[in-house]
Amino acid sequence: MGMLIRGAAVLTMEKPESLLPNGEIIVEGQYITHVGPAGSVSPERTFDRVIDARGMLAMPGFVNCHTHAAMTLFRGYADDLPLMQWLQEKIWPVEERLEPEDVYWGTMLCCLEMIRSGTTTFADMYFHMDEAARAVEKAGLRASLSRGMIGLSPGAGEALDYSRRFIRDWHGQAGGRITTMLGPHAPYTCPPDFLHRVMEVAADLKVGIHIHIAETRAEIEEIRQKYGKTPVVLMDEVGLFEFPVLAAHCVHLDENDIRILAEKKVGIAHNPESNMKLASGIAPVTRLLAAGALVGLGTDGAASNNNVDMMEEMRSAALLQKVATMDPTALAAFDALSMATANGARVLGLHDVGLLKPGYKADIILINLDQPHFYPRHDLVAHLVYAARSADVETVIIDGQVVMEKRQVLTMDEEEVYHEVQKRSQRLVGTDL
Ligand SMILES: CSC[C@H]1O[C@@H](n2cnc3c(O)ncnc32)[C@H](O)[C@@H]1O
Ligand SMILES: [Zn+2]
Repeated sequence: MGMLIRGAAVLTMEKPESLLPNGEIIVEGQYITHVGPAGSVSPERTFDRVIDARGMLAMPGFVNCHTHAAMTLFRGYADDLPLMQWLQEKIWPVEERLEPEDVYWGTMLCCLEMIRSGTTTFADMYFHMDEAARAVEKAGLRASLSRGMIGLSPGAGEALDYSRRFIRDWHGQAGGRITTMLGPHAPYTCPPDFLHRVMEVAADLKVGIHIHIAETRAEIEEIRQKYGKTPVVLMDEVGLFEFPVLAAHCVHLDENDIRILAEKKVGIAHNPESNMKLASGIAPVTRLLAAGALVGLGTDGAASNNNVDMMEEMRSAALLQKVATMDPTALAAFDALSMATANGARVLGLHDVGLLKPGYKADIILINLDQPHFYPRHDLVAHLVYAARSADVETVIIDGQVVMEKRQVLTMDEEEVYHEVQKRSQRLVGTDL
């Protein structure tokens, strides 16, 4: 019989003008089966559940295209450093101490924070991914998971074996909510011979590849000195872009790099807040979009952001492009919102996610509009990007299941998550606040 959501303003995200002031949405199983104006559903029809969403806005949940979920464990541990110093002196030493259960609880905390801020799908690259997958299954999110691999490390072969087994075990699990990718970390940690081994597995298992590319000037310089080309050209020549690729960052690009990324349909995860905090630079998003590249939005890990709030990220993305180009029309509100929803889903290769439309997965968030910062109601899209806060998200539905209702997360015990994370992060980084 399904679920009816009625009375909400409905932003389908198909076009800027596709806003129903008073809409009706039917969810059956995992899917949306109807979206229409008030009165479009027969009054005779009965439902298992009716959600009265008057005063709310219904829209697709956010898609976070790049994070390291369990890095919530290291939030606030190492701040105000450049990327390489941050990684080499602070993060990699403490990651050596990670136990599988740490990743479970760190990922649970990230899932909790994501649900409470309206994210319904995310792409993750980290270690101990069986535990990350268990957390995603329990929390109820949709995720594309990859075991991160440092090709230069002595454990690279083992990491690739783990990835192969992980993909076989988890791809399509949790009712299809979990998909998988291969996760070679970056061109500066994964040389071409290792990437060739990764591509063999990608071809065999028919999965995509999640990698950091062109994040800092230091990376551009290191790759130029070693190979005499840019990271994007190197990855293209290695053959990586013959596979579906999710490329995080893409900050330092020349015109040729932009052309390659657009032509090869590389999915780009733009992470403006992490790029600002690590002072990595400003990605040329407006030029990428003008060239026809596919760009979504990510937060990166909570140790370099320091949260996983996609509403904040969307606002930062829009403001940053305006100031970088000195053009207030750059990355207009609807384009920023598309990056955070429909285009993010395309970046992850999820073709039935990111729109409120029959046949799409029922990943829906309800935002409480009865608040001072949503008045006057000139333009709801602008309000969502420039005025909304994550605490305005009232209800979250993922894959047809209500996972948060009236700001109560239903899939986990919040206190237990806080307790476990506090205990484990103290052991890992040795601080007790
Ligand atoms: C091999 S698992 C992922 C690996 O990436 C590290 N990491 C986190 N944030 C970034 C970033 O912005 N650039 C490069 N690498 C990053 C994380 O700590 C893990 O070691
Ligand atoms: Zn990252």
